[in-house]
Amino acid sequence: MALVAGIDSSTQSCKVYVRDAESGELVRQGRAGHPDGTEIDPQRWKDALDEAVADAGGLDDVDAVSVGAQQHGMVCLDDAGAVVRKALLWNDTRSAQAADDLIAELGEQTGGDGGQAWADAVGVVPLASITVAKLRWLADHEPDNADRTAAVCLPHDWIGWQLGGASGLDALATDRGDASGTGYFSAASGEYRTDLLQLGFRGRNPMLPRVAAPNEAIGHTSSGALIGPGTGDNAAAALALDAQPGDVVVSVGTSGVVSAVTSVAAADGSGLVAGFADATGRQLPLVCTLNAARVLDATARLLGVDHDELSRLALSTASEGLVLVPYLEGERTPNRPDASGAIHGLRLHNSTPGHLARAAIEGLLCGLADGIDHLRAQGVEAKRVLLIGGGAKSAALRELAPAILGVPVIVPEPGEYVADGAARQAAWTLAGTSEPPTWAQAASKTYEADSTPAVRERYAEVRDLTEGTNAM
Ligand SMILES: Nc1ncnc2c1ncn2[C@@H]1O[C@H](COP(=O)(O)OP(=O)(O)O)[C@@H](O)[C@H]1O
Ligand SMILES: O=C(CO)[C@@H](O)[C@H](O)COP(=O)(O)O
Repeated sequence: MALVAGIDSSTQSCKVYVRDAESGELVRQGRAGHPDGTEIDPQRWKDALDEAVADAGGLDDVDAVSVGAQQHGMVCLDDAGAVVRKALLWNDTRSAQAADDLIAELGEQTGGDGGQAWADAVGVVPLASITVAKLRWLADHEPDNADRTAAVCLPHDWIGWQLGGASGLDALATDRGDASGTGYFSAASGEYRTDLLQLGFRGRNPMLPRVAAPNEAIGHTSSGALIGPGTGDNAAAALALDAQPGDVVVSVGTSGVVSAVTSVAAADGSGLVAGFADATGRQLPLVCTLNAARVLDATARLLGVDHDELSRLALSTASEGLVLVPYLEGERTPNRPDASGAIHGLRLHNSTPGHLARAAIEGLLCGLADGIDHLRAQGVEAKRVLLIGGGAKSAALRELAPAILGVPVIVPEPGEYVADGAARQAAWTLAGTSEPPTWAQAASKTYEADSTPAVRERYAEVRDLTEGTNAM
């Protein structure tokens, strides 16, 4: 029996899933935590990977492996392949001004709307999260580190390179899915835009990973397993779920993500929808928020309860005017990097733990419902939601989701869908076929409810009061 492994190096942890290459049956698994923070020495990812691999019983008997990882993180390497500084992660907002500057500069160059010019060029409008804005921040704030940067890559590129022995910068590889989140690669054309890389990095032209085909091997591990091209975590999840037209994948992890697999690339000049690529050669228009599962963590902490009790409190309390806007880490969609969270509508009758628990879950879901609206505005069909991520373990989130999202919500059994997507890609690389192998889908439960537009209307009023609030 041939075995494949999928790795998910996400914001909070590293997971390794080993599956049967043909049937997709789970054989074993392992995990390890990542340190907190929005900048991190990539070596910590490697340490966690080694721990997770050991926890999964090793990879020596595995025939192919692929890496899915958090998108956008800026990993700068010098000409000897050493890391120049800590990686700046997708949720690090110090590059917010740099992103605004890049939009203005391309607007001036093209004599039009800068946001639309970026969207037309690469499908993505710079935000603090996008790699090109992080490079501009580096050029402006740490020019010596910028000068030492011989190559720039993403978290999954770096981890895949490490697995293959890190034998020189020429061996760096990526895929369209993750490259499309950089701001200097177009998902529509499949080409790098080195002119935009240089605009971001103030004229510097570091080496970029070569872009491998969706099932192309990029090397071998020390034990001889093929290494698949890997991809960004959201493209990996879509591959695991085999998302089809009409399906919207909603992930409640550290980030809140709303995405869909399509044939047409998005070019949204407002920047609400990012025009990313998927892991199979198609497109992955995507909306991402900075605040998702950790809103539930924070509310549980505030109330001094665990996740099960938070859920119980929320489900045993009616929605009675209390609104929680969950911008605890600033926000990316809408683009309010300096915003803070807010609680609005307190009355004597709703000043209870249950009302706060319910408001937190509703606020989180309302932000995701806005994301579905943004995708629809780009022509994406949204007939049902596939709900995944650590936050989907919350019974209250699952129960309240269909009423607020306004469509049936399918919840696949709890699992690690990014690691599974990476494993399916590894099996595809091993098989060398034109299509990925067909694996049985996980069992799922469907949640349906009448929609509750009043909750969204109240949320929208309060959301817009937070504009301009400053967390500093
Ligand atoms: N039962 C639960 N209810 C709500 N949130 C949960 C539950 N179990 C785990 N989580 C949260 O899910 C998050 C981790 O989800 P995950 O999708 O693995 O995140 P990431 O991929 O960003 O690292 C953590 O913030 C964790 O506290
Ligand atoms: O920035 C994005 C997508 O654009 C995030 O989705 C990151 O890819 C992090 O993912 P998680 O660690 O929350 O899964």
